[in-house]
Amino acid sequence: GHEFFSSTDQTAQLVEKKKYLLMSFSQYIDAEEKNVEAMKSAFQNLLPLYSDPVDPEEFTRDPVAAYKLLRKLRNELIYIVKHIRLSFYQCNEYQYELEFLEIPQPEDLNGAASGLIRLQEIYKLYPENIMMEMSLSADEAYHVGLVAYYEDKFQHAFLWFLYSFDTLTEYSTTNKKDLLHYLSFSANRFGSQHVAIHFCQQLLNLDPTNDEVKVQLSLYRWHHFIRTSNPDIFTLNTESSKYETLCRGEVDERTSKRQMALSCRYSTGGGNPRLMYAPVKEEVEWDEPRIIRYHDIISDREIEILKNISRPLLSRSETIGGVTNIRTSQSVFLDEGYPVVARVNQRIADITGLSMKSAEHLHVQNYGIGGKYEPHYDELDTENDRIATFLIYMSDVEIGGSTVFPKVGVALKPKKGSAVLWYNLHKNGNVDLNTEHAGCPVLRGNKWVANKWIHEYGQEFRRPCSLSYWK
Ligand SMILES: O=C(O)CCC(=O)C(=O)O
Ligand SMILES: [Fe+2]
Repeated sequence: GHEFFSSTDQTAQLVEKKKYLLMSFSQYIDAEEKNVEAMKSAFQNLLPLYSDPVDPEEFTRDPVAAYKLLRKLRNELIYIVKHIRLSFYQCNEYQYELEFLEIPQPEDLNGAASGLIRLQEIYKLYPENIMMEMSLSADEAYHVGLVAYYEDKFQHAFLWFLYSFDTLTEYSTTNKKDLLHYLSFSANRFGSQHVAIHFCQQLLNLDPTNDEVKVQLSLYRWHHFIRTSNPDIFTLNTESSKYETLCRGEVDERTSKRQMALSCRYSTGGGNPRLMYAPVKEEVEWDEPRIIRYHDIISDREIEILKNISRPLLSRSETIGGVTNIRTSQSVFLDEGYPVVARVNQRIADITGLSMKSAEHLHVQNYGIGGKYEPHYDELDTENDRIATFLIYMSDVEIGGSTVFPKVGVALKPKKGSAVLWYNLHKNGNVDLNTEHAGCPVLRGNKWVANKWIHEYGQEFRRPCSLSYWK
């Protein structure tokens, strides 16, 4: 079926679909009302008050009368059958519409909650920090807590359960006992025994005769007694990997100095006539591996057209392992049957000076809730490998969503209309290990990108290979 959490655009589209469905809902109510009116008056017409013979048996003794009666009955029966129609609901396109309606499934809600938790982990956020513009209700927070709990993320689970507990109202469907149970369980699993004991004790106060809780409590006391470490479940650990640091935009000083020393210029792609009159603005983002940013290489209008073509075609992006949590986005490969795609491909050829003959189709991609693509290489380890990646940013991203290279410490911020280019392979054909990169989780905004993966075949005279081990 259809997936919603892995593309924020799909989630947004759903609002339109609901509006549309609501409109037809109201149309069908009107139609149904007219139908009932029609049936009522047909019924009135047929009321056999005066028209039927009082004694049909007597009546049909006369063959002419019998004939007339038969005719009349036939007409009336057809009339009745015609008017006792199936209701509109059962017989026309409404059914069809409902049949093809894509309803978000529990997996979608779990995927979305999982996205929130991922954001918290990478960006080190408490529940209060991630609810910047909008708060979750106690029931919603309980759901997020459960998803975290079953992903073994006990600290986040605990913090969400605690938030849920604090915001419970008389309208909440989440019950206090379940919450206390999960609060003590997650504290225990995290290793904070005194906190586990505290909530377990509260649970016992609510439910004093529950023997299971009594056993649980004594177990926690025993754990507390034998444990040496007692981590603080209320404070998030702020240690982080290079990938996370880069995603948060904390670039170290050495990196930023080196990045500043790099240059910016106008390029005509080595004298390409199509670029002579409109040279492309080129900026060197990094030297090794060489990463070049090209500004304003696609217009907002072209971007809108690409998005509109892609929307109905998007499906969950895969990696070598199929659909996994490594990559939460939806995407589609677009061929040159679309004029805009042909135009963009030509522009990439002009800018890079590389042949597009063996390149893959343009790959348009939209990220989901907390959507990301964990560190990876684009290279496929095949003959005619992906020599270079041309990555077009089709949107700005308010917070998060940078493309980062953890091995060298570079973070590229999406800038709508710009693109970045790097070579995945050295000139001798070996993979450049420093090109490992990732798409950071999107914390705020909708991220759209388009990749053009350029392959080796056809580049023999454009990017000559080298026999040197080093290049
Ligand atoms: O979205 C990004 O920033 C990176 C995308 C990427 O690495 C890929 O699609 O291979
Ligand atoms: Fe990639």
